[in-house]
Amino acid sequence: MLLPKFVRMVEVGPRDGLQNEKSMVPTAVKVELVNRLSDAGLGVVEAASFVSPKWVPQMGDSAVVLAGIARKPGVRYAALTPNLKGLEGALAAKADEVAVFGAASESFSQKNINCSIAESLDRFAPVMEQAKAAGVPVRGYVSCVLGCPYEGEIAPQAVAEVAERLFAMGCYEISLGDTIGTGTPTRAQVMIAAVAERVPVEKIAVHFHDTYGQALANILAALQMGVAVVDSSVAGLGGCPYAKGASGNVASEDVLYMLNGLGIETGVDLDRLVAAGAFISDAIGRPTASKVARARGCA
Ligand SMILES: CC(C)(COP(=O)([O-])OP(=O)([O-])OC[C@H]1O[C@@H](n2cnc3c(N)ncnc32)[C@H](O)[C@@H]1OP(=O)([O-])[O-])[C@@H](O)C(=O)NCCC(=O)NCCSC(=O)C[C@@](C)(O)CC(=O)[O-]
Repeated sequence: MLLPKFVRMVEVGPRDGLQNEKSMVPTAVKVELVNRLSDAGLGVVEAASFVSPKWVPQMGDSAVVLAGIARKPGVRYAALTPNLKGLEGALAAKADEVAVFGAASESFSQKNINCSIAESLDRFAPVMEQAKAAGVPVRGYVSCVLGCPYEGEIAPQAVAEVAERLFAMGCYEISLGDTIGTGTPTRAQVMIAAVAERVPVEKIAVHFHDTYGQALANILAALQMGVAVVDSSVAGLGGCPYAKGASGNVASEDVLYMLNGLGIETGVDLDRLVAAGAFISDAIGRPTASKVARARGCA
């Protein structure tokens, strides 16, 4: 089995993980979480989201979070930016990188960002231009790559089309999101193969939610295809506000445990990561969704 020697883990817990939390998480807790995650050795922490606070109130303090964190040299603190207004906020708050987020499903695009796929790409174009002028790298997300809460299964070619457009616009990496976690390994490989015909595989990241318990298997299947960037969320926090039933992202602790077992380097310390997960689970008063954390005694 040919697997990458190093995997870059992209921690999305403070953003994807917390955006769906019903009760407002205090800003100080978010700041502490981000600091703990960077102390654990994660090189990219998605810490903020400059979206409409009417749509996602939980992310309304993103600028304050970015102002409050202890920036660790070498760590990139990332933020979502759906449009120019979002980019302006992210640049003012000194995000190290930003992300535009599109979808492979028309219905999801409408529900999530209030426009069609084509309109979203038009909106992203000036974001790309201005981010480039500011010297800030842009990541591109594609949601619903294996299923949509409104349309069901999504054709791999539809995913490849959007991924190619985002890459051609200048996104340095394309993260393929199984938003509702319905994917299984063979389907994931077929989808990744379709994308890899248009976007170099080293520019592809995977972003699995664990709704159906398939995330680790899907990640292993992606690693076998040459993918070496994996998004995850500490304590398995998460869910998308515009995808009913979407459970948390795959837990970072569980991904790291698997990667360690496969002999793949990440630079991330499992003990510290588990401690960060215990911290946030305690702070928001819900049990961790990480099996590794539970096996190590976390509630
Ligand atoms: C995209 C919009 C803004 C369009 O929303 P809209 O209503 O079509 O936008 P608009 O341009 O007509 O503006 C409406 C109001 O929002 C304000 N506004 C407009 N833009 C911003 C901004 N950037 N920051 C702050 N405020 C903003 C704007 O100023 C105005 O304010 P008003 O005049 O009514 O007071 C909206 O639909 C939105 O915010 N959606 C957020 C959706 C979201 O955050 N979803 C979760 C993240 S995606 C995800 O989780 C999936 C992912 C990435 O993890 C991968 C996966 O798992 O699939």
